[in-house]
Amino acid sequence: MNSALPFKIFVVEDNEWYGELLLHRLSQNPNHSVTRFTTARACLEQLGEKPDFITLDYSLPDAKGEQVLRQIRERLRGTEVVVISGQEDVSTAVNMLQQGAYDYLVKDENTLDRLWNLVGKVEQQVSLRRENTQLRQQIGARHGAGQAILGEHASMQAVQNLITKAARTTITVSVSGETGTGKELVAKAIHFQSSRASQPFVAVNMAAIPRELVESELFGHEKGAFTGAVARRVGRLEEATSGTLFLDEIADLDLSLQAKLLRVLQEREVTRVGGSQAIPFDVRLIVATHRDLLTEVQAGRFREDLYYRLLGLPIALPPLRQRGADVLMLAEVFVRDFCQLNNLPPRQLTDSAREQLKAHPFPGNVRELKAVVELATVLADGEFIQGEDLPLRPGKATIGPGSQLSLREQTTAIVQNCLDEMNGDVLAVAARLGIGKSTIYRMLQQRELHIA
Ligand SMILES: Nc1ncnc2c1ncn2[C@@H]1O[C@H](COP(=O)(O)OP(=O)(O)OP(=O)(O)O)[C@@H](O)[C@H]1O
Repeated sequence: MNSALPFKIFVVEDNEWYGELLLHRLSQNPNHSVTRFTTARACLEQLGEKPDFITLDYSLPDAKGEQVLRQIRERLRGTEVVVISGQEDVSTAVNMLQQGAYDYLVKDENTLDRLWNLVGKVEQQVSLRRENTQLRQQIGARHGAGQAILGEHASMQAVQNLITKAARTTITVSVSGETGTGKELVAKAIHFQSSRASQPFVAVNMAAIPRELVESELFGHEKGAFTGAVARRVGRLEEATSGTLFLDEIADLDLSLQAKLLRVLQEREVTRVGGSQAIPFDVRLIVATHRDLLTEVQAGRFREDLYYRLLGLPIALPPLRQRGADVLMLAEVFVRDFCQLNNLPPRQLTDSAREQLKAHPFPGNVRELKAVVELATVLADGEFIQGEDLPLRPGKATIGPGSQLSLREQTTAIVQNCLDEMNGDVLAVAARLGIGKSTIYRMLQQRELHIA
């Protein structure tokens, strides 16, 4: 193994002679660190050391193989266990494999060679896993996975405080706030400050997936489970195992799927669509919504039991217009970062630009502010960004105070115009108008909008 860490092996064998033989053979690789135990209890007491591989004698003086394997499986996910038995008994072998043993070997003259091969294979897997983890950490650091949440206002300081507390445990977190207030950023901050930082962060937006595909997206499916299921697909829950699953726009999950999600979360096991095997998973869950979930519960659109299951530690993000001087601080940071990223000379906000930013209500919150000041930075002639460089009024002139259309119709018309102009590019439209992509997907789903 090319990683600097040794490959830890536990040999659990009560027979003195055979135990020494295994110890001797497995220690021939200098990268192996082998420890021998003669009882189940002694081995179980040391599981905190997280061995990579265990050879387990089926008949120990103080326990049977099944009992020991069960306890190992409950406590360690990544450790492979090979059971070694004195007798050839097919039903025991099948049982052990079903319980998650890596292999079952009968003691004969070939056992040591076969074990040596198995250890080699597992060692390779562990090495790949470690490399993968290192790469993830590097990518995370490079792409701002732990991107700072800026905010000096007391309400944002309180949010930072809750993020730090949430990151210390695996408590479920429910983030609420208007579109563009930074809900996903909060979820990422919790993940990257937690002990799961090197594991996957998987985000799923409930509003962005067609209703009929949500179940298979979350839980996966087996080949042939439905028309179009041409291959097995691992669901997002399984994908996030050991890491964090971020379910955005959770209020958009329909009622039948809410029931399924609740069951899966309670049982901590998931069964793929069309499958029969329950697969255990271990995820930290973070959910987000721009709606008031309690109102959704009262209106009968969200299950009360799921609401309480998901509430966990609630974090409410205030709208940008309630964050006082943070608007200007954020604007300055966004301008500075944008200039640096694009190799532009530094640009300054003039007093007129600052006054306009302070007065604007920012319905699209931080996302809108970012889009507005970045565009203004591009449009500005020279070093200063003037008030008139800020594109603060979206939409067309026909839509406005004199219009006969309702507010909702005007909003739809603005978004539709923009979608047409940008050839149906939802992300570009969301950035241009400073509204959430989820809002646009929802409007498309409800057929208020269409893509030409
Ligand atoms: N406090 C903050 N500091 C720095 N950047 C922020 C902050 N809050 C939000 N942003 C930036 O604003 C943009 C929108 O944030 P994010 O996607 O997390 O919002 P959201 O609430 O999840 O949106 P939606 O409701 O559409 O799902 C992102 O580019 C994010 O990096």
